[in-house]
Amino acid sequence: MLATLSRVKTPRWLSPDILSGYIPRGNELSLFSRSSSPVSAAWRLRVRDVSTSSSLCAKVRGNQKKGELSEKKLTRHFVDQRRVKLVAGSGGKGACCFHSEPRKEWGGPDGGNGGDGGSVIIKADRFVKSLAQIIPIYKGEDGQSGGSKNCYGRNGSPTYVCVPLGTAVKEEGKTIVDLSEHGQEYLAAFGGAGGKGNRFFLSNENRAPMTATSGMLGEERVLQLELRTMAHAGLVGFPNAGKSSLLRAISNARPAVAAYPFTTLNPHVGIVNYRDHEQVAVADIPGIIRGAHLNRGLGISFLRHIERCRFILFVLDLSTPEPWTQLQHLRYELDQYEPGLSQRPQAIIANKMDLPEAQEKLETLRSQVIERIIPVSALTGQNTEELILHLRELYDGYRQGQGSGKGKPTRS
Ligand SMILES: Nc1nc2c(ncn2[C@@H]2O[C@H](COP(=O)(O)OP(=O)(O)OP(=O)(O)O)[C@@H](O)[C@H]2O)c(=O)[nH]1
Ligand SMILES: [Mg+2]
Repeated sequence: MLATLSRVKTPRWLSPDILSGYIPRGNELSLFSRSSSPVSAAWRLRVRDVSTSSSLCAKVRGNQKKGELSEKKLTRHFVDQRRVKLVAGSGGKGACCFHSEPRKEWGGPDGGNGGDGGSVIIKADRFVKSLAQIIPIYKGEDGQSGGSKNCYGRNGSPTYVCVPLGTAVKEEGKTIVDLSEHGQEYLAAFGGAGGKGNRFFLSNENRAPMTATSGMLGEERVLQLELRTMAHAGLVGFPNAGKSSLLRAISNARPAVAAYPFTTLNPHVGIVNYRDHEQVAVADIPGIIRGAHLNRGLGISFLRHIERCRFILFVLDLSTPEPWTQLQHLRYELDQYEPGLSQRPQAIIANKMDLPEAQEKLETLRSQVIERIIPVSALTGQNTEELILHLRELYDGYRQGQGSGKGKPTRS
């Protein structure tokens, strides 16, 4: 039967020697005798191969049953920092040869130049969401060598490293470029120039040059890529304050909510849609605790995700005994990360107003803090409209200040 199969024109993976690797000894007949033609048998084999009960397949089946990715799994997929080595392609060699044909033996030098090496370009792509797919080394394509008859070698094609919007490219700690717009490119490593063929060296003094140069090496660089979430507003608060619940209540985002601290491990961005089609992006980041700048809790390195935010929404938990001290600690930690960060335009949100003792605490909070406080309940949705309207006021104020009307968050 395998001999019959080999007569049929089939792809390489169906060739008998490959098939024999798949079929346990003694099973050949039973497997093939059920099929009407060898090709359909082979197809059945292929289907069996990808769908039966290996442990790998079981894993795949298990994953299909699961719904959304858990927060823990998402963390594995979300990478916001990467070190990457970029090596551009080298130039191709120039050729050294002479034209020769019947009755024209000494036709002169005709070695073509080598092609240029392909450069490595870092490109912002709005469809890329994290730096997880970035590999440690990118190598550009080498240029082709020149050929006889004055043929030039082909240039190496550029290699693109696609990164999410909001990626800062750094070299030795210094920011070189901030890729914040879709399609924005940074030519990170130049490809080497192609070598010259001996035709290039033809002159009146030297009618038969034997010189041809080799191509130059491509540029080599080690860069750090750092992703900072792009959002207009950032939710900042202690763990369990209800930041993720609030983002769920006001936007289309669906971050995980749970009654234990540090549920959120990665930033989530939600979009608040207004009737006039204006959109405000709000980022939910992991909770901050007192001493976070000393690396307590999850530390404050993830505050880089609110560095770009135009305004900060402090979320206070009114179920705690002294919510106003939370505000002081949050501001202190923000300033430890970047002096003046806590002074950005802001709103103070008193969350969990549905709890019985919250009203009393709100009065005390108002006496302690001079800024406007917006009482809300993320759980019941109570007064979230005021927050959404205030968010719009902040946004409009920012746009007027910008004057450009672009409304795109950029690094200050
Ligand atoms: N009663 C009440 N509970 C709330 C409210 N908002 C959030 N919660 C609860 O508080 C707990 C924590 O909510 P999260 O939204 O996960 O809090 P978080 O600030 O995102 O927490 P981390 O991600 O750990 O920093 C959950 O059990 C929520 O159901 C609220 O307005 N009222
Ligand atoms: Mg959360």
